[in-house]
Amino acid sequence: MLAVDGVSVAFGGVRALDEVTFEVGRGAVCGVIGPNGAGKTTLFDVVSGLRRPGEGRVLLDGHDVTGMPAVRRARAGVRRTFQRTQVFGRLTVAANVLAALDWHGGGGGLAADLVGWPARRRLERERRERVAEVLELCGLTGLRDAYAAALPVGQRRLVELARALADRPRLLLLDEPTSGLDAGQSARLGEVVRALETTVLLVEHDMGFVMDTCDRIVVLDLGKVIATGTPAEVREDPVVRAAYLG
Ligand SMILES: Nc1ncnc2c1ncn2[C@@H]1O[C@H](COP(=O)(O)OP(=O)(O)OP(=O)(O)O)[C@@H](O)[C@H]1O
Repeated sequence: MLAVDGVSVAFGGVRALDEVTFEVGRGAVCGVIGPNGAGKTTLFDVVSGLRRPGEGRVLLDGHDVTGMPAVRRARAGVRRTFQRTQVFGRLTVAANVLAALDWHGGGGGLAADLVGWPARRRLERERRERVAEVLELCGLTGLRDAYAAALPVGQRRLVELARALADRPRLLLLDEPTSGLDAGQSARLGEVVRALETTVLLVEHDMGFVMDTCDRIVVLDLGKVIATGTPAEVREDPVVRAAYLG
């Protein structure tokens, strides 16, 4: 589904990414780990389209998207969440998710509203159904009418995930999804991520979460992939142990 092929990014003399190659299969959850400065954020920037690599290619379902800017890539179904939660505090949980969907439709003003009324009503119903579905998936149904600002960080993160999932992304990029969460909240988030049918690439420092949640792991060190494999394979890899896990 996602293929990163020979990607290199240099900042002056620093090779933030050095011929990075790996693939993520459809529906798989792939973790990216590595010490500080390993290149994880740069890799996310390249996959989401914020940064163009000096060399190499990014492919989505076999299509080369290397030169495609972030906005178009988002339209093509690539969603990214950031380390700091980004939700609308003054909207309810349900309205937050609905707002993520509204991005697609609407426009055209009153005339279009009148002419397109039946179609709009159907669309509206579909949207509400999708919101309910996503809230259920993320365990937020009971909180649908709560204001996002009033929620603890763990639940805000679930709201952010719900927003990212609302319009069925093809590829979801999660940047440090457990940051600020306690063990119980992380476990809950891990369950939700594992239950998704979406392809997921996530960067995370919490090793327990990565091992429990991911199907495969890519280990970066100084911009290079030093190992890829299942959590068990990566944990046993002597190079990884020496470089990172200790
Ligand atoms: N805009 C930039 N200008 C110059 N150097 C940069 C820039 N962004 C990243 N780097 C360098 O590239 C390397 C990789 O950085 P990156 O932020 O991708 O690592 P990381 O694995 O995300 O680290 P962390 O876990 O600390 O967030 C580092 O040596 C960093 O100093």
